[in-house]
Amino acid sequence: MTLRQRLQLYFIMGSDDCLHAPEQVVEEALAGGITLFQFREKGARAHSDTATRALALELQQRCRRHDVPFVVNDDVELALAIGADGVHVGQQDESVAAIRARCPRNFIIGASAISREEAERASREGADYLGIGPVLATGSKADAERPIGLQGLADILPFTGGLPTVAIGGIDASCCARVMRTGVDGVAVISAISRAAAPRQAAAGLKSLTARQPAD
Ligand SMILES: Cc1ncc(COP(=O)(O)OP(=O)(O)O)c(N)n1
Ligand SMILES: Cc1ncsc1CCOP(=O)(O)O
Ligand SMILES: [Mg+2]
Repeated sequence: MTLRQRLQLYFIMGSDDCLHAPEQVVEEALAGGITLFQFREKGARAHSDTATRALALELQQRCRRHDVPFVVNDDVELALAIGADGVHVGQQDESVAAIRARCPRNFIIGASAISREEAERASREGADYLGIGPVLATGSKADAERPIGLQGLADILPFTGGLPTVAIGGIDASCCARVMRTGVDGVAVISAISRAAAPRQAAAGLKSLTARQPAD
């Protein structure tokens, strides 16, 4: 599967995001068909460093069993130490160019963009994919910028240098099809799965809403 295909249903999660045990939520999300996972241990109830590493290893093993790549948010050292498949960084994090210079060749580097300029820079610096947003209002990121809306998302897409893209922020089953119609390769979600009463069914529902038809 290509990275573009891997972005179809990108689940992001840390212990603070979950209604149930993180291991259980990830297991259900994997069973529901997520195609990429990002470990994002942030927020008031985030684990200590030692517990974070232990949880990362546990979740990584589960992802491996389902052949789903495991990406670490922000923490390049942790990603390299545990042999993660990649890292996702934003504008406040280590630059894509600096990470590229010290990471294995096939290491996935994802970058956030909320504007045409940020998308162009990330592409120039060698990012492998872009996470664009927040598209809609989100309760999962305390320091989120103002949402750009579906039109804002569509306006950025011509300036991504052909990189694979995923939309993020406030996406759930009610808007997923509209988001996909902008032309992104997939959606990245936290709460639509992590806070669902039934994460497996939530993931499966999003998976079918993000599936490309042959004519698309
Ligand atoms: C796929 C994806 N896109 C965007 C983000 C946001 O990254 P960032 O702006 O660095 O914010 P934090 O997630 O670190 O709070 C993401 N994590 N994943
Ligand atoms: C990490 C991140 N970056 C932009 S919005 C966001 C949070 C997305 O979470 P949710 O899918 O619950 O809105
Ligand atoms: Mg970040």
